[in-house]
Amino acid sequence: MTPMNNNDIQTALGQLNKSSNVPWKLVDGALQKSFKFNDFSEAFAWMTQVAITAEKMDHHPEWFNVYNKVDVTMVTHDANGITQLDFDLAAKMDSFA
Ligand SMILES: C[C@H](O)[C@H](O)[C@H]1CNC2=NC(N)=NC(=O)C2=N1
Repeated sequence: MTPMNNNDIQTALGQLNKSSNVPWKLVDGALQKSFKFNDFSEAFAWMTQVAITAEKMDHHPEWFNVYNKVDVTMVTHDANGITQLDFDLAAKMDSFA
């Protein structure tokens, strides 16, 4: 899988962020977003949905959960950069939240 160039990343980021109130950001060459839920149960239910999708895609998030908050980092280590897979999974995460 080939990494996207910066131009394509900016375009895809704009597209992705059209449909969400909290924007994904480009931080240190990765997509990052912090998701907030009402409580741990809702956060973990969302993580479960994402985990099933991630497994199907064979593309997995780096994430850090404390109570109702999940900090997500998406990058494709295999490609040494951001790929379409990162944007695909990011869009799924938004749709489940
Ligand atoms: C061996 C396995 O297919 C690879 O390690 C896959 C799995 N999931 C992955 N997920 C993400 N986010 N980046 C990767 O580079 C990646 N590589």
